[in-house]
Amino acid sequence: MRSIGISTLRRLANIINEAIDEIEGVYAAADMSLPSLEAPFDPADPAEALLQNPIVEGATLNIMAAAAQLSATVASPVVSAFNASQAFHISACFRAASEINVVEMLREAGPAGLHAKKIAAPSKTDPLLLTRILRLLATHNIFREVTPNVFANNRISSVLDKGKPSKVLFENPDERHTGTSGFAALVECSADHNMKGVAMLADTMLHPEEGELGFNRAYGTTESFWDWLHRPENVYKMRRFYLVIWGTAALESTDAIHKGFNWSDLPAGSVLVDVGGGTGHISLAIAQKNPGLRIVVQDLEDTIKDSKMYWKENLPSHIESQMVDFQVQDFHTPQPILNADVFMLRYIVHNWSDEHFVKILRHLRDAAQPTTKLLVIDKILVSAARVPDSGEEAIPGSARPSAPAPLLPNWGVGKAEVYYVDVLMHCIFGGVERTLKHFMEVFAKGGWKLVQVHHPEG
Ligand SMILES: C[S@@+](CC[C@H](N)C(=O)[O-])C[C@H]1O[C@@H](n2cnc3c(N)ncnc32)[C@H](O)[C@@H]1O
Repeated sequence: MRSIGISTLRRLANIINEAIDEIEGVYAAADMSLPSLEAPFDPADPAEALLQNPIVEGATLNIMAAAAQLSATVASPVVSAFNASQAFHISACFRAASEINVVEMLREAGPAGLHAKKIAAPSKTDPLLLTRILRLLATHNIFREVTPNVFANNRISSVLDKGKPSKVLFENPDERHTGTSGFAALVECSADHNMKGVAMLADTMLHPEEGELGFNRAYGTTESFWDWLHRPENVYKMRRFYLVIWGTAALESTDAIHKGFNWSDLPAGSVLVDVGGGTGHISLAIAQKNPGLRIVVQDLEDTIKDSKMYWKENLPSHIESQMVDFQVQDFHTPQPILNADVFMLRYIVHNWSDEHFVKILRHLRDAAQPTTKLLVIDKILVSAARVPDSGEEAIPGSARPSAPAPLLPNWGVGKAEVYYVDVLMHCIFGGVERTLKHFMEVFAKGGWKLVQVHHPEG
């Protein structure tokens, strides 16, 4: 198709206008205003909660997808391609700002902001360079340049706030992330080892070395990411990384786990094995609503210690009634629980190549009873084409809505996270985010059959 006609632009604009009408309608009915981009994010503001309203969520997704597609349609392709190739600058600048606690200093300064000379002083960094970093970010709606060289937080920059006085952060640099939601840690990990590993993508594709990932090329090591992370000199990085896993997991609603599987159908005393369960926060949420279930949380040694502490703090009654066990268990080795009713794998398998995933599945299959169910909780990747992968539509529950034309059917950048993580998984772990068809193929090789899919709402 060489030309699209002006109507495509109008249709994209109409999608945006209709979405704005919907958002305005929901906010007007609640007698509230949409949070401003200029002001810091306030999680306690009821107007924030309204953003989770399904109508507002759907409209927001359409705006994100349509605005990006509209801009990609009309902008010079040279400008679009150049900007896409420069996106690493945003990551690098965002990490630099986070590492020198700019967000917390700007929280303390308030809406009037702070001059770059004052922001740079506690970290003894170059104020001119800092100005250039913050200006690049402000140009992408992250921070606000109030007057030349004076910066303030805005809605986006403020989500990196670690919630501590900046003085405390500078005095205890190793503890900067301790006790935080893990979001600043996520940004710093993303623009640190993740970005460096992904930067080697083309090099490792074009000049492959046996067993070498982008991460290995970047750090000049043959170790796995996990072994490298556990090196004594990487203690800070390791704690930061686990904070990302636990912190972001805690932020995710546990609602979907209650809706996606009929836990109440399991008779009292049924056994749920949370394989690679981490802190076990999901099996804990299941146990809270289904106290008759016996839970086994399995993970590596260090993590099982965290898991025991997490349950002690959050559901001690289950420990006292001996309805939960904690097991150090490597899922690459034979599974010792032979009477499981459900094996649950949540956010595990995308870390692993098909070869490893099949081995994990085989160990579970060998330990399973004929009635044992396998519950895999992970993202399902869809293609960016409007045609479903053949075979997918036959699985109950697998159908998913597509974005209205002329939007990309997968909502394009509105739902880009899974595609970022897919490439990241390859470069750091040799893992992959799978399409449903890919899942079906690997399950079959591992001795399991996919019978039902559940997509969470939204
Ligand atoms: C992304 S986390 C997911 C944790 C948890 N399932 C959740 O949903 O929050 C991956 C987990 O796999 C664990 N893990 C990694 N390699 C493992 C292995 N070989 N055996 C058991 N657990 C492992 C990690 O320690 C971590 O807890």
